[in-house]
Amino acid sequence: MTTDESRAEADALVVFGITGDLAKVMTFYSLYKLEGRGLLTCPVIGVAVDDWTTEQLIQRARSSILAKLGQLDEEVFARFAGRLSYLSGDFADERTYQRVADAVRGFDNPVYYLEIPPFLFATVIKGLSEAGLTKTSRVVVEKPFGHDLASARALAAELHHYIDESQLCRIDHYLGKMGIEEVLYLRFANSIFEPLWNRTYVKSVEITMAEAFGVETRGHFYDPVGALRDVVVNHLMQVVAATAMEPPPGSGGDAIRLAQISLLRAIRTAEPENYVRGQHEGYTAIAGVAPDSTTETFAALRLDIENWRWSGVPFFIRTGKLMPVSQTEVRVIFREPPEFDFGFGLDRGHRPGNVELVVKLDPGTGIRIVLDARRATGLRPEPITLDMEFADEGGEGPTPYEVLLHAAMIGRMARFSKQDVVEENWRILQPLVESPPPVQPYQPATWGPAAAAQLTADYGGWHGPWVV
Ligand SMILES: NC(=O)C1=CN([C@@H]2O[C@H](COP(=O)(O)OP(=O)(O)OC[C@H]3O[C@@H](n4cnc5c(N)ncnc54)[C@H](OP(=O)(O)O)[C@@H]3O)[C@@H](O)[C@H]2O)C=CC1
Ligand SMILES: O=C1O[C@H](COP(=O)(O)O)[C@@H](O)[C@H](O)[C@H]1O
Repeated sequence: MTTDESRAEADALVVFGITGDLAKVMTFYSLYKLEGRGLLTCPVIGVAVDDWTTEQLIQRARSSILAKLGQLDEEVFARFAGRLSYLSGDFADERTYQRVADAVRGFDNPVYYLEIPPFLFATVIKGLSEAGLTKTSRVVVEKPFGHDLASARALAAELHHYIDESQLCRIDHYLGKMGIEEVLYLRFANSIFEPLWNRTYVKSVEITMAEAFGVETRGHFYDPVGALRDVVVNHLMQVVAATAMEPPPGSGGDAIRLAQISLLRAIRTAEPENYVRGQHEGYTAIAGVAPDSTTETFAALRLDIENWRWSGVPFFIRTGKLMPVSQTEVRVIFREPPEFDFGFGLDRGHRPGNVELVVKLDPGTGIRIVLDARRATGLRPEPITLDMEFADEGGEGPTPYEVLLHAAMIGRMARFSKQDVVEENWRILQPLVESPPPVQPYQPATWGPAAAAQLTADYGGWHGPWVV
């Protein structure tokens, strides 16, 4: 079977780093769910340095799925376990790739999934390439895609030495979330929105990704990274693009990326004076965090888009650990109408509140419209909300990793970040990476440092988020 992009479906999935943390928390569970949905159709070959047997791998798969779900369907698991095999080898040893070559002999289209530290990407791809395994294969890599513009370019150049950009699937799990699709679909499928979705009607846009939990056991990973690199340059820039892009040109697999890249090119490089960094109290006591760390666990910033649709409409982004709630949303805030009375007996100078359109991205997806309304019993007009939780309207949706692993296997390349998008995102945020303002402390369960409120002060402060 081929997809709309005419790419061959995988007939084997080779997972490098299958004994690692990501496999434990995400991969086994996602592949098991795909098995249950009838969407996993090929063998899965795990590769890592540990001297495991296939039986040990199956036990790891079982315990990982149980840790996530609490129970499993034995019939589905037996089918999944029957696909698993394990191959031990050091990634730096060329004999490992000979063993991989033996394992995939007879398969026409293996897909290689690298859930390994990024400094090993080139080692593994070189090994695969020298064993003649990458001529047409897709290779899936995990974030991060560099830590700034220069390193993102260097990483790509290294990988492109062995494989073509068209073979690379870069996972940004936000591209597997329902929410991003909802934003695009709502915008372009409902003709009441698009005419208003521009600078004539929109005053500002806010994107909030709040997490009530902290860095927890990931101090070692998080401390060299920080909020900007962890979630803004990738996930939240995907949300900006979906909210602000023009209608994608046509229906081809590349259409969304083309719309995305032309939007990103219109975004001005961010200004450090419009960037607030916060670090929550207690962060430096976390295992793996440097005692004198200045890494941000909170970031708030403003982006400006210089095009006909958005000129003059700020896009505000904020994200943080240990926030009061866990909630991710896009909020489009429309301009105020003029003062009026019309004999309603309103206070002099009455202005209704702004109309707001909220798309809830996580947890769950939904839409809220905030309107100003005057009811018979009310003394004065007040905001009302029209809410729709999409979860009420359907069954359990697939998780991002299910969507993305399936997309990698069937060759649906639009689900993955391409290098031009990665570079544009770094280009936009590079001044913030190069000249970060000092980090400011904030208390857990608050909305970050006070300076974050200043950022939006001329636009009515931060609104929301909508918490269900
Ligand atoms: N963990 C997570 O929640 C997330 C991780 N990611 C990304 O996924 C990737 C993998 O992360 P994670 O699973 O946490 O990493 P881990 O360090 O837990 O796992 C790395 C895997 O690679 C194997 N490995 C490392 N070096 C070698 C070597 N020289 N030869 C053979 N095998 C080797 C490890 O084997 P062994 O265990 O024996 O050392 C292990 O199987 C990273 O790019 C990370 O940024 C992205 C999102 C979330
Ligand atoms: O990539 C990451 O994303 C998670 C948030 O993703 P979600 O789908 O759980 O909302 C974030 O907590 C983590 O720090 C980051 O590495």
